[in-house]
Amino acid sequence: MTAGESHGESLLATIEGLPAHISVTTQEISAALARRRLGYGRGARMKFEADRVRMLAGIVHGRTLGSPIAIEIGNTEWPKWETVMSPDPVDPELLAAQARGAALTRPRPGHADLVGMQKYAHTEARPILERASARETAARVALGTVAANFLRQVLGIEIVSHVVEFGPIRANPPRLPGAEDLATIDADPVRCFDPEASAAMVAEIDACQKAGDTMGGVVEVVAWGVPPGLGSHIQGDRRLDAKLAGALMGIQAIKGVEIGDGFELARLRGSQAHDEILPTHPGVQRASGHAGGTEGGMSTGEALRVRAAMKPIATVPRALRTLDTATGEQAKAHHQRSDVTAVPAAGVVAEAMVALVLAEAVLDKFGGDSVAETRRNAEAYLAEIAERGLAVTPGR
Ligand SMILES: Cc1cc2nc3c(=O)[nH]c(=O)nc-3n(C[C@H](O)[C@H](O)[C@H](O)COP(=O)(O)O)c2cc1C
Ligand SMILES: C=C(O[C@@H]1CC(C(=O)O)=C[C@@H](OP(=O)(O)O)[C@H]1O)C(=O)O
Repeated sequence: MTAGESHGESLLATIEGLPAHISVTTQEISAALARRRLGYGRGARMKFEADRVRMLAGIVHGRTLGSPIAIEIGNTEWPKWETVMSPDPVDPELLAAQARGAALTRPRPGHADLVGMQKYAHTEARPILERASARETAARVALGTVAANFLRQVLGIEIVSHVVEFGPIRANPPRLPGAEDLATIDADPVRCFDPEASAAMVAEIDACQKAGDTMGGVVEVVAWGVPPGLGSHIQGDRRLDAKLAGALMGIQAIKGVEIGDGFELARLRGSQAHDEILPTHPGVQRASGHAGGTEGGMSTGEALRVRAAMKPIATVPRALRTLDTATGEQAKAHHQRSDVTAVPAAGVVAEAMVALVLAEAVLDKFGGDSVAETRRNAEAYLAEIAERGLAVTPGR
């Protein structure tokens, strides 16, 4: 659960149900939030605004207590917005005197502005865009950091994201990236694991910015070390792939999700599409990774691979046609500033969402009120699979 507005004093993030003894520090969460601000094509706001992390509950001396966790992400820009976003009523003259108080009555196509004004009975878009804004994803990344630490500490699970498409450009990475590649990916201006494609992507963003336009793209998240059997085939809403799709689609501007080769699988014959199962004496391995590490709504123990497609940023500088809700006349959508693209940031957010889904699935399967208890349960389960000669060695 998150709360908070884009230009509010703070974002708040809470999570309940994580066990005791997950180690996590303010510094780690701040570092994760800094990764989310990276990426070529982000707007000016990323440079002058800073996230101020405070762990408010559920964590003492760098370890979770097993109680609800609450994290605050203070916004250093708050003093500039204190009047416009004041929770208590303010003098209308003071409000009017602030340029930022100007009514936003020209809703942006592609953003939540118009439908939010209709649904929540507002005469301008400010009360909608404040919450629709993807600044909220900082709160998810904070919670995702705790979940990722839990997964690492319990099962050695590592989660990596990279940009695989940017507008018309496709990356051709040499292999699936692992945790050891994350520093290289983060150092790339567009978080791409293919230097040649990265250069083309940067040039494309430059061209797009020059043209007063915006861009989307596709990110891929890979999770290593996921045991077989998370999720279930027995009910639609217990399927791991369904949970992943829902969580990724819940990120602002994500319009498509693929598990493994996703839509491409629909174009292939079964003999080409499915991952053959090979004996490893003892154990099993899939000969390929088209399925993306799930079969029957359960993790297979192979690398988990999901993709999320982000639509172009809605605040297009070369503003699109809209209606001025104050006059009923045709107008140009409001635009002050925006990102040209935020696909690299969306990858970091997608990592967090995958971590949260996997943490829930791990606890669903193994339970445990402490990291050690969850680990013990997971190890006993994996040992039993190994005894039956069915341990998985990931193929790629
Ligand atoms: C990390 C990130 C940054 C974003 N930055 C902007 C932005 O600067 N301007 C904008 O109009 N939309 C931006 N968006 C997209 C909007 O939040 C999104 O288009 C809006 O919420 C409506 O999307 P929806 O139709 O998926 O709900 C961003 C999204 C993400 C994930
Ligand atoms: C602040 C963040 O992203 C913002 C997300 C966003 C949107 O409409 O989603 C619009 C932009 O804000 P503004 O309209 O005030 O320039 C982005 O900067 C962030 O990610 O921390």
